[in-house]
Formats: sequence, C-alpha cells, structure tokens
Amino acid sequence: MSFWNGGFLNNELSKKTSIFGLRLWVVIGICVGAAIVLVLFLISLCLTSRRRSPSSSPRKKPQKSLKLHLQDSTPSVSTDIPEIHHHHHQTASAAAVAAPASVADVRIDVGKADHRVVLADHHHNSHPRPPAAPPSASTTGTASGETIGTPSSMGGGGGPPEVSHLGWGHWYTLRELEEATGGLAEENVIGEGGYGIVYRGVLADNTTVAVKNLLNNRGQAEKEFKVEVEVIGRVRHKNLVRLLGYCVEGEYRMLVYEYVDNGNLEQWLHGDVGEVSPLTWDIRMNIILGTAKGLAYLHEGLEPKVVHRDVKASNILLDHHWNSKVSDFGLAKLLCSERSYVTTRVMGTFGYVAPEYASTGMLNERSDIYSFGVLIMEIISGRAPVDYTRPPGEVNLVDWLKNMVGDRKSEQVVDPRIPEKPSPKALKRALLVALRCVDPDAHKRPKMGHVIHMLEMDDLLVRDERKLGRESSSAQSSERYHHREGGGLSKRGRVLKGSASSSTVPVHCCKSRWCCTMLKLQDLLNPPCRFSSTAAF
Ligand SMILES: Nc1ncnc2c1ncn2[C@@H]1O[C@H](COP(=O)(O)OP(=O)(O)OP(=O)(O)O)[C@@H](O)[C@H]1O
Repeated sequence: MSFWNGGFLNNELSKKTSIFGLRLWVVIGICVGAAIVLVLFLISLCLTSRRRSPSSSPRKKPQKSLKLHLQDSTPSVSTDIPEIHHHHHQTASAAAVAAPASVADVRIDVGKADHRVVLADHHHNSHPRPPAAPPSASTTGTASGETIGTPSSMGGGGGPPEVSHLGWGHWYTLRELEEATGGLAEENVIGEGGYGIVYRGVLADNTTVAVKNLLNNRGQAEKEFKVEVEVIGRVRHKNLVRLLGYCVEGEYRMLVYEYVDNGNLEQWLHGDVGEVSPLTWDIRMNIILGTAKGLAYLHEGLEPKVVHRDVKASNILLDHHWNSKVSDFGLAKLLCSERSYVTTRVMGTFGYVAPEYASTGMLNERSDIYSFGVLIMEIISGRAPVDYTRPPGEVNLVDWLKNMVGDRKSEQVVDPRIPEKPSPKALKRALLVALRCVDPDAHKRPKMGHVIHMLEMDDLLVRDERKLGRESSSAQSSERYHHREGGGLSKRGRVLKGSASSSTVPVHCCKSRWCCTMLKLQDLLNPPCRFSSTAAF
C-alpha cells in the first residue's frame, strides 16, 4: 500500500522528464490544459457551423426547422384522412420546407388593406428567365420519396425556374411572383376568398397566371396550401383549373394557377350584366356539363378519389368560350376506394352543403353531388341558393324549386334573364338531374358519370327536337323512341344505358311529396312518345 502513499507520488511527479527537463507534473498539466482547449475549440467550431448553416446550406437546415414548426402549429392534413399519409407520405411534407436566408429581407403585410410585398433588397438580379419547362404529369417525385428542396435560385433572384421536386409544376420564388404581380399590387387583385387574395400576374415568359396569396395564418390556410399542392398538383383535366406551381418562402404560401380569363359563374349569374344575360340556355347547359365532367374525374378517375367539398358558383371559372373549370380545391379531401366516407369537420358554403354531411360530418362524393344539384338549380333559375331578400317560401332555392316542380310550374323557375326559353323537355331534363342530385337520401343520388350520361342525352334530345321542328311536315320515320315500362327510353326496344330514366324511382315509393315530384317529372319526361328521329343516338 505504501507504493501509493503521498511521498512516493510526490517523488515521481517531481522527477524531471526528457522534455526540456520539465518536471512530470508540469508536463501532465500542459497536456490536460491542451486537451481542454482542444475540446472547447471543437465545441465552438460545431456551434459556429450550425449557426451559419441556413445561409451556407439553404436546402437542408431550414427545411428541418420549419417542418418542425409547421407540424407543431398546424394539424397535419392526414389527421382527418389517413390516406394522405398512406399514399403521399413524402408529399405531406410539401409545405414543410426551407425558409431561405432572404426571408429576413422581406417585410410581410398580408392584411386586406395593404397586401403588398416589399422587398428590402432591390439589388437583386432581375433578368428575365427562360420559359418554364412544362410540368411533368408524373408523380414519381412524390412516390419515390423525394422531399421538396429549396430551389437554388431562391433568394438570389433571376436564374432559371426550378422544377418542383414533387414531380410536377414549378417552385416559384417570391421574387418571381412579386415581379409577375407588380409587388402583389392592388390593381392586380382579381378576387378574394376566405383564405387568400388572388392576383393576376404575368410571368417572365409572358404566361398569364393567377397567384393566390394565402392569408398569413397558421390554420386553415396552411392546410389549404398543403391540400392543393399534394392533391391537385397531380390532377390534369380540361374542366379543372390547373395548378402550375407554388411558392413557399418564409411566411409566404402562394399557389400559382393557370389564368382563366372570363370571371366566375357567380359573377355572371348574380352580377350586374343587364336585363338580358349573355348566358343562354345552351351556354348554361354547357357549363353544367363541363362542371360535371370535372367532378366526375375527381370522383371516378382518381384513386384515392377527391371530394371537392366546396362546389359552388364562385368556384366555377369560365373562359371566353364559356367553358367551365372547377377551381379552389383547398377544402378537398381524399377518399380511398375501400372507405365509403370520412368523418371531418363540416366545411363548405352555406346553401350548398349536403344535409347529411352538415348533420353528421360524414363526407363522401355524394356531398359534392348534392352541391352540384344546388348549382344546377342556381344556373337554371339565376337565384342564389339562399336569398333572404325573397319572400319566406322562396328563401331556400332547393325547397322553392321542389315546390314549383311539384305544382307543375316548372317553366316559372327559369331565369327571366335567359334570352331564349328552353324547350319544355330540355328544361325538365335539367330539373330532373338537379332534383335527383339533391335527393335527401344520399344513396339515391346519381354518380357524376351517370349525371353526364343524363345531360348528354338531354343534349341529343334537344337537337333531336329541333330537328323535328324543322322537319315537322315530313313523314315520320320508322324508328321510334318507345316509352318503356319503368320509365326508360329506348330505341328499337333497346335500353339506353345511362339514360335519365334507366334508374327510376320505384312506382310504389310514392309516400312523400318529394317522391311524387320525382315521379311527376319522370312522367313528364317520358310521355307516350310522339318523337321520331333519324338521328343516331
Ligand atoms: N385561376 C384563376 N383564374 C382567374 N381567376 C381566378 C382564378 N382563381 C381564382 N380566381 C378568382 O379569384 C376569386 C377568389 O378565389 P378563391 O378561390 O380564393 O375564393 P372563392 O372561391 O371566391 O371563396 P372561398 O375561397 O372563400 O370559397 C374567384 O372567385 C375568381 O374570381
């Protein structure tokens, strides 16, 4: 034990070493000191490089921090619908992306009074960029598990456009969109919805776009952004407004759409367009048909299917040929084929929301079909779904229209501003489709595909009728449409697939006023037939 006593240790430590003749304790002291200094140096190096990383490596670090922030403050899209995570796990982080170093240079004011963006740094390179590459229709970017990265041009201004890592569309820089919209100038505002302000903009390649600047709140707007980017980015259809890309910079969330140049349907139906509406009956039917095709694609052409949740007149945009394009998918929900509904917070627009969805929160595509039925009624009548300026019995469009049809006053529901009244048959066909879409029993509502068949058949019947008018004096053709038992129209006894009457209200169901109305309508539509036609069906 004496080996370890103090005297021995002192002796050993006091011995001189070969290093400059320094004593052992001095050498040990120097070594320990150097080690401490080295450790401290390494720690400080580590901290410094972390602090620098947002500017030196903009693609990685801010992405992480913002992602955490967003997840903390915003319920994930997938809280309501697990399918989103299941199918688009990576894209769910679409909005959880990097805040570039340039964010510090941007003063943000997205209040309604002044929604201009002021860029503090005006020395950026603002060379026009080359035309944007067409977005890919593929969604492999998401499927392959790529997350969105910050484009290299971000914060630097100018530079070529970045193709989104989602596999479609572009990631626009704030500067690009600021330049396109004149700094989000008031005079470029084309509309304002619940979640943001929409601006007309012209990109450097001369493409006219609509830029929606989502309001700076962390709730529904953030959610809306994610949904649009994840869900609608993959959608391509001539009757759906195309999302071209998006911008995520700092607090900004912007969506960039194709520009639809003739306003929205609400403006044309309820705006100040004079005594005679430019929307003729045929134009209105074309708008209904186009809208039906867009919705049919969402419901029946995609997996998981998309429930729009906010079908209404202001979300139907029109081009100069009166083609309709459904817009505003911010409330959309995904629904896998194996699920018949999702339960979600009730959202939508008063007057258009299906009763069963309003009362239970259970959502599926049949809710859209109800809203679509209300929309048809609005288009036919020129009346808003709920209008408190009208007498009590006429405030609610659906109720009023049902009563009018039930009382055999169908002709009186037509918008008085339509220049040329529709034929009784065309009117009744449109009314039947509308009434079936708003059937209180959601299961009895037709699917959108069926609606299209009904409407297109209407189109043919109208043409047929006109032709008949022209040939009124000519002899009847040998081909006849027969009235079928059960209501179906047929030609040479063949059941016409998808005809309005191929799925009829059972004769003995007539317990309610509603059911009687439907039966009366079907009777009206299918009288013992006096039509003759040589037109191919
Ligand atoms: N791609 C577009 N092209 C042309 N105009 C558009 C486009 N997108 C939106 N708008 C215009 O901007 C308006 C506001 O659109 P937005 O989708 O924000 O709101 P909304 O549908 O009217 O209301 P909310 O979002 O509250 O339901 C639209 O009604 C339309 O007139």
